[in-house]
Amino acid sequence: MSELLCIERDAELEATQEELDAAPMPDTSSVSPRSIEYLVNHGQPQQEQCDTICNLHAVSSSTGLGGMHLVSFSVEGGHRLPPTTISPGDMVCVRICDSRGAGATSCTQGFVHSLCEDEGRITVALESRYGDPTFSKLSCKSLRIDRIHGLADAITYERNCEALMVLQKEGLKKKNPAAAVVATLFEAGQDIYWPAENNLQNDAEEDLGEIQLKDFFGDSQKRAISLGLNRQRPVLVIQGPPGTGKTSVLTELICIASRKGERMLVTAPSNAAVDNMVERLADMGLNIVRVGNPVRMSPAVASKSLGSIVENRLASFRRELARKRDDLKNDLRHCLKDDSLAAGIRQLLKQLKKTLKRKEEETVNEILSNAQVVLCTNTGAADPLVRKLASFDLVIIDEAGQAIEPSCWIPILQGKRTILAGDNCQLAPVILSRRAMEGGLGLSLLERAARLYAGGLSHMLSVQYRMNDAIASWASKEMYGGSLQSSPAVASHLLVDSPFIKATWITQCPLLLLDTRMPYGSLSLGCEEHLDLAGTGSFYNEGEADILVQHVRSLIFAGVMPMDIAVQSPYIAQVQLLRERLDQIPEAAGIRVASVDSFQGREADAVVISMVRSNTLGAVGFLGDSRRINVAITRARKHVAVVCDSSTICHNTFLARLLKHIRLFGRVRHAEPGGMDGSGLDITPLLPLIN
Ligand SMILES: Nc1ncnc2c1ncn2[C@@H]1O[C@H](COP(=O)(O)OP(=O)(O)OP(=O)(O)O)[C@@H](O)[C@H]1O
Repeated sequence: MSELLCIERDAELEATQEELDAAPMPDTSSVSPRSIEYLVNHGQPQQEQCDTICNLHAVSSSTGLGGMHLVSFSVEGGHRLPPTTISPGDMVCVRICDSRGAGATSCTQGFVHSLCEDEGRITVALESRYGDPTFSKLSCKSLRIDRIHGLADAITYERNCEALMVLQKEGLKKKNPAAAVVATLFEAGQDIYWPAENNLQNDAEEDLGEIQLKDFFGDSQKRAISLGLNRQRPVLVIQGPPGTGKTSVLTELICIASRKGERMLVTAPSNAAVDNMVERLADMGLNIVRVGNPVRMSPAVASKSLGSIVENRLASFRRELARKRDDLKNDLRHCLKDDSLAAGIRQLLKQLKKTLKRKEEETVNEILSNAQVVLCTNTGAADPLVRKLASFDLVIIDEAGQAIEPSCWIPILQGKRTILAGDNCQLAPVILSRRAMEGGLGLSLLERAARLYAGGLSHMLSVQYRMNDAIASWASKEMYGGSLQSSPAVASHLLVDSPFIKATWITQCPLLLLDTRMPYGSLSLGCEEHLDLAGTGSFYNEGEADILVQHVRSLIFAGVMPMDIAVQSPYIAQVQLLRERLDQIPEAAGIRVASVDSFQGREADAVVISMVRSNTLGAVGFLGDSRRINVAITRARKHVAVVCDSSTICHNTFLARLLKHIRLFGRVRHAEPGGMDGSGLDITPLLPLIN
């Protein structure tokens, strides 16, 4: 597997280099219209990711916390930043190149510190020490910034390889806390000498004694919690389609396990998924600590971050130390330069620094050792601060279907038991190399473990508590072989059920297709796809954006709260356009606008999706990825509206079946972009009720 990691890393580095060499960015002032073939050929997944920003120049440099070398870049000509998936915390390469983005000559690695779209500015913390002449090397040059994908990031790659080495050398040794987990996951149960603890067939639930599981949970969820609490069971896999309560089950399990005195390490492949879990645990009264780079965390979880807890604990100590330091510096000013007293004061100043450092280390150690739950990403678990802690009683990996196996071994090797939770039919790990994929790197540990012992390690949740059944039945049929059932509590819930929401045909409609293709075959005016001119390879569609905004206005007008609405598109250029349009509507403040990938794990009452693609060749790009569309549709609780050109979308059979399902179980409207007064689209807020 180390070899596969190496192949994948090389493929990623090569892909980045190829993009640099072969895809010069167009000069926006001289863009000629693209042929449809060009649009189709450039609609490939990697180019649709918006991982690059061109035409930048360095504008300032400063020193940030901990001596970070921060360099700010602006888009030439004072333009706004183009749509991008690059976000704070991402590893990036800053390259010097020509004005078309090609011919990179040198490269400096760093991570994004901040992005200010309005000011057209991106600030990068460069991996250079204070005083390096990096800024002067970059100034007056045309620059581009490329995001470095997971494995190509050297630290991630090394951490994954290191975990595999430890697994190979120490995996089955008795001193390894995770030996039973390793034995189980490699089916080595018969060869090792503690069969009692490693009873692979142990399907027993934990006797919970006094503890009562909340009535809120269904029987299958309760069983998952009890199985997860069984200390004799080295591995449990909790699988479940969207909305079946995997994250809710894990949250309850963590609460009970910590009441029973267990220490846990909880991880996920992405920062967004870890933060989702932190948010759910935040109000449970547990002692939890989020470890990781603060710029990669959502502001909502900042108070639980290690850095912020340490700051709070040390605030008065720091103040006291600062006062002492100021006094000493004051005394120093009154001494002669070579005075022996001055030397003594300098010595004391040095000692103060050391004292602070020692105190910081002690505090970090104390906080982490006393934490009931430590949360971080899979690779974040390789942080020496986490690794030097005593082994955990339980390791839990959420969204495990999205992680490559090596990254899961980083946390797993630090605990006595492991729970993997996720869904193989939602987003998968991103693997660029075909060889690595064929070699098995694309197979997540979740998927592999679920197949072991004839499925004996796995517990399946199959009742969903999120979606109206018209939405869930599509996912059930298409992705889960018809096995997903809807809880009666949600099966027929609609937007209109809320007492504050008016009864319109939209609020009574769980599934809606807003089709930009007219019944007689022509496309609504302005609803063609366009390749993003910023050269990111992403697509946008202004007509669809207009229609989507009109629909959102109708929802708000009917009384749906903006925070209960989520707007999604698989294309980041469209996400950017939609953000701009919705920003202009004060009543829409609070609506979540996100790419499909970044919304996995979340939910909203009403979801509106813009599919974007509209071309005569029927090219659908990465819309054809059934897992991505599964995630997009299943975020909705009561209402999904899909805005698309049915003629293009139907070229893909999977998408064609989705539209057919909407036709059968929802409603179809032919839609045209119009003014904000809702002209073309027949959805004014005062529409009659449906019978
Ligand atoms: N037993 C239950 N009764 C009622 N509501 C529930 C129950 N279990 C979960 N829910 C609710 O169902 C919704 C989905 O739960 P959750 O997010 O935990 O599912 P999930 O399996 O993690 O979903 P996804 O895989 O799509 O992220 C949440 O609103 C949650 O509060």
